[in-house]
This record gives sequence, structure tokens and C-alpha cells, in this order.
Amino acid sequence: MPEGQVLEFADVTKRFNTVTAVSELSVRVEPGAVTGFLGPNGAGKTTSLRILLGQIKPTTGTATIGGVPYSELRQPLRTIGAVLEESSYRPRRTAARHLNIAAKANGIPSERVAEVLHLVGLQDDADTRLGSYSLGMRQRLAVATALLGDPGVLVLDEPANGLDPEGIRWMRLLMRRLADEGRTVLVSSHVLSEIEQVADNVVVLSRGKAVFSGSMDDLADPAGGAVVVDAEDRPALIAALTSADLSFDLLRSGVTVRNSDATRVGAIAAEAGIALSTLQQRGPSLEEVFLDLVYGRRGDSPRVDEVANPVTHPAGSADPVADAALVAGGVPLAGAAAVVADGGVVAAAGVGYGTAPIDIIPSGADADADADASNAAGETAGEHEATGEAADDADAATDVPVASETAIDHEAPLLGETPIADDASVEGEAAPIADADDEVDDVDVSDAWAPRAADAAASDSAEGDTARDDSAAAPASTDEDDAQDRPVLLPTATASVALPITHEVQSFTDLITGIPASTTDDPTPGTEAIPVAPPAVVHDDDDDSAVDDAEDDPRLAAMRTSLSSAASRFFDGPAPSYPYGTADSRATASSPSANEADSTPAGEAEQPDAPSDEQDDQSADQHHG
Ligand SMILES: Nc1ncnc2c1ncn2[C@@H]1O[C@H](COP(=O)(O)OP(=O)(O)OP(=O)(O)O)[C@@H](O)[C@H]1O
Repeated sequence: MPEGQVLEFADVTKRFNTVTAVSELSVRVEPGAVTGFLGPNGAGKTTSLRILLGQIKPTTGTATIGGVPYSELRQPLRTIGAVLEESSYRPRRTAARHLNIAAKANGIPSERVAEVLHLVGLQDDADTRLGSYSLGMRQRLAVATALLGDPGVLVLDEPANGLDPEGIRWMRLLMRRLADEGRTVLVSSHVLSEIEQVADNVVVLSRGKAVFSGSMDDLADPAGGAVVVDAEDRPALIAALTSADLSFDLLRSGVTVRNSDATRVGAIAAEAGIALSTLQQRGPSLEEVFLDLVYGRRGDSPRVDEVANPVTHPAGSADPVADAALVAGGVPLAGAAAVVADGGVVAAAGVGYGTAPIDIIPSGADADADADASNAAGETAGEHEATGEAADDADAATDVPVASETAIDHEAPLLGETPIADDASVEGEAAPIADADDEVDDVDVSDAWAPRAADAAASDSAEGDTARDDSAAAPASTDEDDAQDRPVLLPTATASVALPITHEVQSFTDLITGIPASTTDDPTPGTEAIPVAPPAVVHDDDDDSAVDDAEDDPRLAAMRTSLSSAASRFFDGPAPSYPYGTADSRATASSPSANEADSTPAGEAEQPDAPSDEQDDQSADQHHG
């Protein structure tokens, strides 16, 4: 069983232009537990995770995994797997093929593909094309990809997004199981109920700062609670409380006395000769604590002062925008989410925690899903063979046979372990990283989001399986079916498939410019990833002619695509910032049309330069050599 690692953020600050996304974050995340990163939209959760995963540089501070920065991990894929945001996938590719390519590209034994498919409950859909996958299935596939290297650390960014209740429950059970195995599980969410139901520990982020770090139990500290009291003679009770100088709220259900305790309230009533019908000490709801933390209304939390990071409460009071995000962003804070209790799904109506009426809903399907997951480890290697090459997949028919994977020494180190002198980029880093200081260029703010595009590209980065793949440089078609060929978003298992991106970028850059890709790694403002603009290069599913052309000469195909892209960009508007473009061309990227181009799914960007398997193999051979 792989060991979990301590994740540590040490005084991490990240600034984007005038925005401080993360501020002096100092947090330890322990193995053997699920730790929630909880905060409203924009609190800095994703940025923190991306720093941890080496996708962006912190402005100051360090983030380490087992004491080592991601970029220095010898076995990154066996150390940490991540599911960040939606990324691209090839709709005509099957899940088995998708995973086989990723495994192959990262030197992971192909047997592992069947294991992870089973682990995520996709074994029966292994040969289904991803275009037919639901969002929940794609999310499972992303998790499968993240788990390919059997890492001791799993990082999930808002994993419940888009999942149905069964999918959410599956994800929650999986996280629980991985943590119980001793792994480190870090999950971000802006939905309190999600974190509440799965996390042992929680880090609450607000405006880039950690405002709480501790156990979930400590978060809802009953010591800061209220007393609910009532009496037949309520006016007398109110008079007694008033004369005792206690503050209280008069509710339909009774009187809530704040800043006191049941003993004192009981004594006051007794002295006044009042017979009480209710006397109850109540802790604050988790929701109240959370909101108080996020909006700086809770200065007396004992844990706040104990966290490693000297926590300062965010300036100002409630943030209406963040408030809206908290309440409207999926599941209302106060409930309405599906929660787990005693083996069933519990639907909580939208009332405060601890007081919500609940209905138990049988969930046989959930149990099945869990059983599937439980069986995963025992999966035999033989079962996966049929899934490796989907016979009816055009990709499969033209790819380098997956059988070549049998040549992989299953005991061999991952690619990331191979000592490669002076080339950190092939050690598993997700993408070239722009210098943090350079990201402050206004022009490139939109491009600064490009690393998310890198995430996207990472998913398919292992898909350099052929120039005659969907990415083949064929003339743009107007066929409606073309849309199906374009890469579609998939939650990304960033760490697991990060490696080949570099090859793709190098390959494409080399092809077009003749300049070694390493020279394009200079910190071009905001180009942390691979923001190669996406030409709409698609071809009909059944049209192999262009595919054949591309296969004959992938360089020609890539060049053709590039020229076509450049031409269309010339006529359609200013070009977005190419990593290999001139400073002048980048400077025009702030126009609306350029931004539109930038917002195109990143997966499209990689189409023209997707290397063939042969290219991948050659490249890998070179590195190994
Ligand atoms: N590349 C970037 N360029 C400019 N600003 C950025 C960039 N990435 C993040 N930000 C800003 O940093 C802040 C934190 O963003 P981040 O995505 O980390 O928050 P989050 O907590 O993950 O939010 P969400 O729950 O919406 O995903 C936000 O104000 C965001 O606009």
C-alpha cells in the first residue's frame, strides 16, 4: 500500500496582477485522513492546489509533498494524483484506450488500467466511447486516471461538481476508503455540506487566507453556543432575562439566549420562580461557524488561534458576491444536499444543520458502486487485455498497438524516475511554468488562466497516439458531425498524465519554428501552459483520406494546421498569445476576439501537434537513452 505523504504549504502567497489569490498560507495536511479545503468561490482553493501540483509558482513560499516540491518528485505519478478541472478528451476514444495511452506514456503497467476501471466502477463501460459518457462517468474516468500510478496522495478540486447524488456518494466513499488506507486525501469545495460529510479535517479559506485549520469537530465548537429556553409564563421569563442583562432572541419555538450557558439561565429562572418548559444548550451550527469564519465574525474560535498560520480575519464583513456563491453555488449551505447516514442517502431539507428534518432514501445502487470499488484491488490482470484496444475504434486501428506495452517492464521505474539531466520538464511537471512576476501583465490576464488549459491538455497529453487520430490535420469540414471529433471536456487527472505535454509542445514547436522547445520556456507573461490557439481541425469520422495524409507526414499535417490556424486568426481577429509568438503578436491578445479564441477548450489546442505513438516512443526512447 503506498504511503500517504504530508502536504505542507509554508507561507505561500500567490498574486495575479492586483489579485492576491493566496496569502501567507501555512497549512499541513496529514495522511490517513480526508482534509477539506473549504471556502467560497475565489477563496484561493484551486490556486493553492495548482501550486501544490507544480502548475504555477507561488509568489513566495513553498508547497511540498512529503517535504519535496512537486517538481522534484522522483515518482510524481506514484506519489500524487489529482483531479482538477474539466479537460479535454477524445469523444471517439474508449475509456480503456484513454487509460492505456496514459499508462503507456507514463510507464505504468497496462494491468493497472483494468484495476482502476474497476476501482471507479467503469469496468463495464471500458470499451464505450467517451463521447457517450455522462459527466459523472467522465468524472470517474478522471479519478481512474489520477489513480493509475497508485499514488499515496489524491487531490480533488470540487469533485462533486456535476455529479448526481449517487455519484457524490460514490466519490465520498472512495475518498474515505483511500484515507482509511493511509493515503492523504485533499479535497476542495465551496459547499460546506460536502466537506462536512467527508472530511476529518478542514482548512477554511477566505480571500486567500486560512481562517481555520483543524478537525471538523473543533470547527463546530459547542462552547460558543446559545441556550434555548422557554416557559409557560414567557413574559415572566423575558423579564427575568432582561433584568439579568442577557441578550436574547424571541422565536416562535422559544427564547434563544446568546453568550450564556444553560446553568446560568436555569439559575436566573429559578430565582425568579419561573417553571421552565425548555432548557437546552445548543452549539452553533456548522454553517454559522463557517460563515463567521469566512466573514471575520468569529474572533473567539479557539482553533483559529492554534493554526500553524497566524490567521487574520478578512477585512470587512460579509461579501455579497461570495455570499451568493456560497448559497447559490450548487448546494445551499443550509442543507438540501444528500448526505450519508447509516448506509442510506439522507436528503436534508433546507434548514440549518443539526435541525434539519431528514428522510432516509434506500440506495442499493450506491452499495453496488461501493462493492465495485471494494473489488477493484482484487482484479486480475488478464481481464483488462480486451479493453486495451477497442477493435471498432478508428484510433485503435491505427495506433501503435497497445500490445507494445507488454514490452514495458512492470517493475521498471516510471518515466519520472528516469534520471534525465537538465530537463526538469520531463520529470512529470504539468507544463512550463511562467514566472509569477510576469503574470501581472494585464494583457495576459486571460492567458494566465491558461494553466487550466494545461490541465486540460494534460488529460490527453498521453494521447499522442497518432497523427491520424482525431487530431489529424485535415481540412476543416462543415459536417455537423465534426463537432463530435473535437476534444470534449473531461475532469483532469493532472498529475498522472502531465508528462507527455512537454513532448507535444516540444514536438509542435520544433516543427513550426525549428527552435528547440526549451527556448520557449522563457516566462512569457501568463503562458504557464500550452496556450496554442485551437484551429478547428476536424475530419469526418469515416473520412480517412486526410488521416492518411497526416499519417504519411505528420510534419506536413502539423504545418498545414498551423498555417490554416494562422490564416483564420489573421482574418478573424488578433491572435492570442502563442508561446512561440512574437512579443508584438502577444500584445494584441487583449482584444475581445483574441479572448474568445483563448477560451476555446484547451484540448483543441493540442490537436494539431499531437504526436504519433511513434513520435512518443522515439521521444521516450531518447529520454531513456
Ligand atoms: N490565472 C489567474 N489570473 C488572474 N486571477 C486569477 C488566476 N487564477 C485565480 N485568480 C484569482 O484568484 C482568486 C482565487 O481563485 P481560485 O480559483 O484559486 O479560487 P477558488 O477558491 O478555487 O474558487 P472556485 O471555488 O470558484 O474555484 C480569484 O479572485 C481568481 O479570480
